[in-house]
Amino acid sequence: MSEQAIRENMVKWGRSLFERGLTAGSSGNISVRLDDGYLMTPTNSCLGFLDPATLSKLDPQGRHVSGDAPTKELPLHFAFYEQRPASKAVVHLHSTYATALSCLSDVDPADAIPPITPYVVMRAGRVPVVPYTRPGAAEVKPLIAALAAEHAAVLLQNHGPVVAGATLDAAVFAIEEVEEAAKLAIITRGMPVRLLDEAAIADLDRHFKLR
Ligand SMILES: O=C(O)[C@@H](O)C(=O)COP(=O)(O)O
Ligand SMILES: [Zn+2]
Repeated sequence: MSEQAIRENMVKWGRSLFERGLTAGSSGNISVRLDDGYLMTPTNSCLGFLDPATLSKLDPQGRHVSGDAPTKELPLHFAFYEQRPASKAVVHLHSTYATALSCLSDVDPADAIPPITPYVVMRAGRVPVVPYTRPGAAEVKPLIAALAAEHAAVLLQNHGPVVAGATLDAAVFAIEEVEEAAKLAIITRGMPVRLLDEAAIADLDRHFKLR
């Protein structure tokens, strides 16, 4: 895919996520790893109204080279890229149900989304909760780095989901599934839910390796 096509794909997905209410205002950010650096959404931009020409471009060392100033969440994105060489895109949203789960004090911080359906296991795997840090703080980087080699998706405590994928399309599909699974988890809370058992999860892990 040419860089121009990648820019247009970022704009397309940003608009789609925003129009479906998966992140509001200027929340959320998207990045894609290129052969010669990275494209990032600009800080304080609305995902619904991105411009391919003003996306931030960074060099391979993370230095801003063109476009508007990048998202303040660079440490978040680079933590995934450094730990997951096969990941080519990272998406962070403030989607309602995944964010709601990230605020609950009784979720398992090692595995916040119960395996109710196979799709979340296939697309996102086990989703841990990263302890709270201020948005944009560098302190988030080592916290995610400790998890990212094993986890393509995390919930930032009291903040929202972040997901890495082999392509931007894959990262978007995975974060949409995290949101859907979080929604199921919340609406079935307190009900006698039948979870997938360990054998079923291991079978999915073998068949659908995440990058
Ligand atoms: O929650 C925040 O402030 C950030 O994590 C965010 O979602 C948007 O930040 P920018 O990408 O810097 O606009
Ligand atoms: Zn955020």
